[in-house]
Amino acid sequence: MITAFKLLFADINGRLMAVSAISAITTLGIVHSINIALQSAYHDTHSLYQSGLVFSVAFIAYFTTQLFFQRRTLTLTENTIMRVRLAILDAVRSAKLANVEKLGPQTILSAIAYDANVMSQLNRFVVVSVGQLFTVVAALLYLCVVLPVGALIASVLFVLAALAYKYRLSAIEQAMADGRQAEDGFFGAMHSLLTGIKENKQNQQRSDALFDDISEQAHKVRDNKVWADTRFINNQMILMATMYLVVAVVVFIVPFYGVLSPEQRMSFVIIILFLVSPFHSSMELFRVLAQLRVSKATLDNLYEQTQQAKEPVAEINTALNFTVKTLSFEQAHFQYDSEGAFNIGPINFSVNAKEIIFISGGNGSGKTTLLKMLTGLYAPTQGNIRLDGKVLEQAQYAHGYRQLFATVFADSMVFKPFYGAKNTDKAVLLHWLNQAKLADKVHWTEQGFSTTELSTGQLKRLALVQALMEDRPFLVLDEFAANLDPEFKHTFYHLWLPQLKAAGKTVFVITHDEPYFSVCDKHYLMREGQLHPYLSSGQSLINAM
Ligand SMILES: Nc1ncnc2c1ncn2[C@@H]1O[C@H](COP(=O)(O)OP(=O)(O)OP(=O)(O)O)[C@@H](O)[C@H]1O
Repeated sequence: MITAFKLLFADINGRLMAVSAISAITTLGIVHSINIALQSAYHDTHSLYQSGLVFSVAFIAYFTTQLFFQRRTLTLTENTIMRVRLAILDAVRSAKLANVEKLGPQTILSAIAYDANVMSQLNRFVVVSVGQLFTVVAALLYLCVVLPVGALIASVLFVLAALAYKYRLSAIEQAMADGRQAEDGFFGAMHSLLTGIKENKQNQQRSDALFDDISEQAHKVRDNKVWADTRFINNQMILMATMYLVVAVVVFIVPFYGVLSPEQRMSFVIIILFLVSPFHSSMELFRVLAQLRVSKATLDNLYEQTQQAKEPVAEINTALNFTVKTLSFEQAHFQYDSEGAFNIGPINFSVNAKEIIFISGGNGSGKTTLLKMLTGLYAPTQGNIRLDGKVLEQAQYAHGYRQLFATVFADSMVFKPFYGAKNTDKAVLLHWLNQAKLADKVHWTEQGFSTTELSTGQLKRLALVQALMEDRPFLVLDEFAANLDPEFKHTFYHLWLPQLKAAGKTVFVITHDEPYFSVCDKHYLMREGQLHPYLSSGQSLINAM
């Protein structure tokens, strides 16, 4: 799977590399003209003019190509971070819900926040380092012409430096991978701190212990990175020191032996000093590539997992008929994806349009799991769902069947902007806000709801308004009434549900509100993953659990 890699290099094209090579060659013009000018005889105006001209042309060419190159790599960096982020999030939203739930938010957050950033920075480094590599090669060729023995010495230095970098590379990469793994731990613990901020503030011991965990992961990240980078810095220092020592030998010792002329020594020193920075940058490539491999592996792994879990979507328009008459489950099962995990089924039931269906049952009996299967968020692992007698196909879930449902789950999200519903009818919205007794708190605006900063019960009511605005034939409410005050609870069961039924909706409600059980048309009881008819005569919920 090379998708992240492809994304990374999508913009590094031949033109950019060509500009990089031209830029490298122009630096030679600068070095050459300086070299000639410095060695010109006193008052040799012709030579000075000529080298001055070469210098001017090379100077303009160098800065023009550098300007293009730097700007392009800047765009490249931002393009990479944007593309990697969008590709991962798009893959996540297209993956099956159960797989996304299994991945957990911290894995996705750390990839988006850390790896996408590393990739984009490295991307820039790679381009710059490759440019510097061109410069090194060009300068060595120049040195070859001016002083072959100097070119040989510099080449040997370069090869030795490269070998030093390769030495212990696998140990360094392992440390980087450990650091990256600690990064996941850090994001996981950070997620717990932020989502449980109330609970942490309320219990100092828990807060301290959790912070210790965060701190331990942060230390692991730092220690591994420092260890790995120190190895690279050591190599850099040895390389730099060797280059300066070679210069010192040529400047201070070689003259005693008279093997090189002053001009040759000057050429050698100028070129070696000129090479220090490109040498340094091109050696960075090893560090960059080691980091790149670690982040690429993480991103590819995440991308592959989400791609493998991609929901099948039919090419043809599977938008199903909104006037469904019957919905039935036939020997349907669902099992979470791990050994010994909870499973429900076989589930068999049939409901007609415009019915109100209640589902009751104890905690953990599988009610929410059933609703997720009912709404197509989880496809049955065995058995079928039939609409008007026709078996649903896998590819019909995502863009077809699921779109028949509007839902309010226990942890439902209310979106402040009207995403995907730009033409929201203001009058209809006001009607439902009034019915939900929210009209004085929440207003219609061009952008969406004026606020979502509400109490738990108010937010539940707003979630119902949001679901009703979607105007789907099936409405699914998971313990909707649990947070409602007695007055609104009464309104919900005795006014809203009959109104919704009259408006043609089929409504599924998970409820434990015994006083209102008579309101429904069908009532089921969930127990240990099995769905039974609820026997109203004397069957209390407590007995059923
Ligand atoms: N994402 C998940 N992965 C694995 N197992 C899960 C997952 N979500 C729920 N379960 C398991 O499925 C079982 C049923 O959970 P479910 O949420 O469907 O119960 P419920 O009847 O809605 O309970 P409650 O009344 O407490 O909301 C539980 O034992 C739970 O551990």
